[in-house]
Amino acid sequence: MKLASYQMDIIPGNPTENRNKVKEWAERVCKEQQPDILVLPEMWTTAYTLTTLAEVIKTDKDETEQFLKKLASELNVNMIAGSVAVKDNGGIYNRSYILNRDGEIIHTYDKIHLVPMLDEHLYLKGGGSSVETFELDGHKMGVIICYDLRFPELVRSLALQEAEVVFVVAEWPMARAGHWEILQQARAIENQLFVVSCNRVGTYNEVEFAGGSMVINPWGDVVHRASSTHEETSKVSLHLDEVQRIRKDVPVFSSRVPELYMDKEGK
Ligand SMILES: NC(=O)CCC(=O)C(=O)O
Repeated sequence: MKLASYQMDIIPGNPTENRNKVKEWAERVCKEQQPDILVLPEMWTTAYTLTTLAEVIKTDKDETEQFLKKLASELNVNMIAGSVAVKDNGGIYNRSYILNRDGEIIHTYDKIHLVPMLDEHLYLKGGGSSVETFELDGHKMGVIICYDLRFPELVRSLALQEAEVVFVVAEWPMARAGHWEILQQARAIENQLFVVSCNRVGTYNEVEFAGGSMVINPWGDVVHRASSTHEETSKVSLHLDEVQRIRKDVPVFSSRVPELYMDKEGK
């Protein structure tokens, strides 16, 4: 399975320009490489323009959805379309869209864990829907958004639903870059799956972002790490049969005793 992930800088508060940028990138990379899946970072239409978000995205949900559907179907490519701020049900959600090659939105995920350090809860609503996998080209996968990476139960839930790959779309800051790599390795090792992350680069509001988009295999090896400073396209092939091989060699899942350490409902 061939991936191309776009570690981009984001133009603050300008969905139209960011869509143009993504279109140009996607067309170029699909022509050069014919990937199976394109990956984008968190909040790629607006960046973290939280205080003006409500105004900036007033009419943006339909435009972004139509844009993504057209792009995926025209390029015949699956998309982990990062996340975008969308107005829905009277609130603003940080929503990830997954599209198949026919341009159909087959899955959405609203970021569950809002970031206290960014006062996200003042501007966004946390997702309340159940955590589920989706399937692309016959393989089960999951997506989480940035701060979600700190919550091992979330990725474990996706792994128990047989996810072979978990995508992390992010705007992770340089200030905590050390956590970024270790947390991804931990999630990959403990769940014996691929972790593929797409972070942004650049600076907004005096926050420098860490880049360093990664692919980590189910053994926990970093098989690809992008630069921490530049826009970059990560082009990587995943050999998904490694998941079952490693789960057989170190059979963590059959060693679990969840009734002894999960909560009283066994979750
Ligand atoms: N956009 C984010 O969720 C940032 C998360 C973060 O800064 C952290 O977990 O640390």
